[in-house]
Amino acid sequence: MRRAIALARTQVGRTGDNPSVGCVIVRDGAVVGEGVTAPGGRPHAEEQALIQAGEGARGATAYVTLEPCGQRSSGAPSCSALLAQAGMARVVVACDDASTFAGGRGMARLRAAGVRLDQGLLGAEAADLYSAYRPAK
Ligand SMILES: Nc1c(N[C@@H]2O[C@H](COP(=O)(O)O)[C@@H](O)[C@H]2O)[nH]c(=O)[nH]c1=O
Repeated sequence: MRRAIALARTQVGRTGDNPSVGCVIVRDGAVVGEGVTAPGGRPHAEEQALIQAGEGARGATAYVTLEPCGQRSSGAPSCSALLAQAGMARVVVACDDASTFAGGRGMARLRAAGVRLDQGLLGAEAADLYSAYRPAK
């Protein structure tokens, strides 16, 4: 999660209305993919980390600084759906996202898919990233 927070920090203030999110995917103790929200806000961190991880995402753990989105404003598949579809075993989230596109729905989708969830790891450190973030209503 420290690595995910460090990644997110690199894009704070550069992602428009979107929060800067960091995602690190770990399997068998090795990083197999990582990503950070792109300048302008898209693609999302998880999308990029999953592309990098490829089949390595199956059975892996994702460390994400913010709740993975449960819906995209474009109608594209949400990050929680992509994580579940990739066969992720566990997702560890630092902070909640109160956005209308998340708001617990990302977590619910992952839980329904049987993904193990842990919340709050390094939550205070990660929350610092989001002091200026205003979740979409
Ligand atoms: N940037 C970011 C997230 N941003 C969240 O996803 C919502 C929908 O984003 P969009 O479809 O791009 O408009 C956005 O309002 C915010 O709550 N979520 C994530 O899982 N990962 C990311 O990297």
